[in-house]
Amino acid sequence: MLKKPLTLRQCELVAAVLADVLRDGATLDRAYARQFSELRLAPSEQAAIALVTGDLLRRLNLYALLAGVEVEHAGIAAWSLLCIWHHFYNLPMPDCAAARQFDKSGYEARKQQARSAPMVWDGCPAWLDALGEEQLGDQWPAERRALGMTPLRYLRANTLKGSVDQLMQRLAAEGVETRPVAGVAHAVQVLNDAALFRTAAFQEGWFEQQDAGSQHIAAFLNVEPGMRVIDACAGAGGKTLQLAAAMHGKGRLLAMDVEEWKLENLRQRARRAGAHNVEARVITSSKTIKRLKETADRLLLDVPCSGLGVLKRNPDAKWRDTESRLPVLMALQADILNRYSQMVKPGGKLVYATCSILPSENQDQVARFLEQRGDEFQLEAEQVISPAATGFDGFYMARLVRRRDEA
Ligand SMILES: C[S@@+](CC[C@H](N)C(=O)[O-])C[C@H]1O[C@@H](n2cnc3c(N)ncnc32)[C@H](O)[C@@H]1O
Repeated sequence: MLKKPLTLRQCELVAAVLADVLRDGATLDRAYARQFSELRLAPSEQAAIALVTGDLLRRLNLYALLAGVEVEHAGIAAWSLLCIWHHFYNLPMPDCAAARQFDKSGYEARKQQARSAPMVWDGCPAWLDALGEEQLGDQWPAERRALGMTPLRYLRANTLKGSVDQLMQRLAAEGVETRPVAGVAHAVQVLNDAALFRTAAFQEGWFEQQDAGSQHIAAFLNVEPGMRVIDACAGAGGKTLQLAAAMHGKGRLLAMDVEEWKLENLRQRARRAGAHNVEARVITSSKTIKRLKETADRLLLDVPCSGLGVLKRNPDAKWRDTESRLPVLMALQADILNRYSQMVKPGGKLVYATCSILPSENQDQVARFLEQRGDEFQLEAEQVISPAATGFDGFYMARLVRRRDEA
């Protein structure tokens, strides 16, 4: 937590980001890029702004209640939220007009009210609380609490460039303090407010920023050097690059997506990472998939999902989304699993993965697929990464083996 209040300038930046997100509907990433791209903030300053903005968005309904404003109006009440945030953490108020007008009467009563409503205390909107309760039952309160916490910073060492130890030494020389993460082979946790993307280690492709829980997914695919591997929902390539490293750059790794701009980003990242066995190909129609029938030893389907496992990192989503998106996403997930699975060779394997913790997007999808295609595919293993149990973001992965044709 902060040791001193934000400066006026820092408060202005937080208010500008909140207005972009809550009033104008921008994603948090886009709002940061828009507000910070022209500034060269010190790492500690950037970290303080991100900490406050992130926490305000993670528990927006709590701070809105304490400030006596409606969540719907939070985008134009950023200064009240900032004042209440400082008061809540027993920090002196920032030196601003809103602080001078700040009325503490009723604060304690409102805090009691919030304390007795766990959904509000944990920063969860009503639609999400109902969904979590319905799908996760007794497990939901712990997950809800975990999803309201500040995420830690993790990197993945790119073993095409060097080992975890070598990366940690390089980063230490550039002022970045790190430590290894137990149980996640190539993950390191960043311990200080370093400007990671300005380091030579980053520019030279020695690491990518990636949650430690997320690093389990590509590892779950069990790729080997020389294989033919397809990452069919590759996006900007977070997992593609990890697969390339696990393949020691040997074999063929085809990264596909329906969005060409994401693949362009992936190509740049692959160049920086020295991942020379990656080919990026846009999916223009079902023919793109059919042409690859039975060509893959391994297939990763990191499908579009609600993202409810990564709300710590993307807290803006829960104030923009509603449960109405879920059926649309589930239909798309089922379609991708059904059609894209044809790319796996007999004897090959696929991993279906999401960054959601909802069974309807995870276990239920896989069970339904196996009900229909159980004569072709068999479940080999599945794993849930629980934010409550691990402190990481939340994920699901299932590994299916394509049965060999009977002679
Ligand atoms: C969860 S994201 C992938 C994240 C990525 N694997 C990573 O590690 O950074 C899902 C991706 O699926 C893509 N997508 C959406 N519909 C698709 C489809 N029908 N076929 C393939 N990809 C699709 C989206 O553009 C998005 O990039």
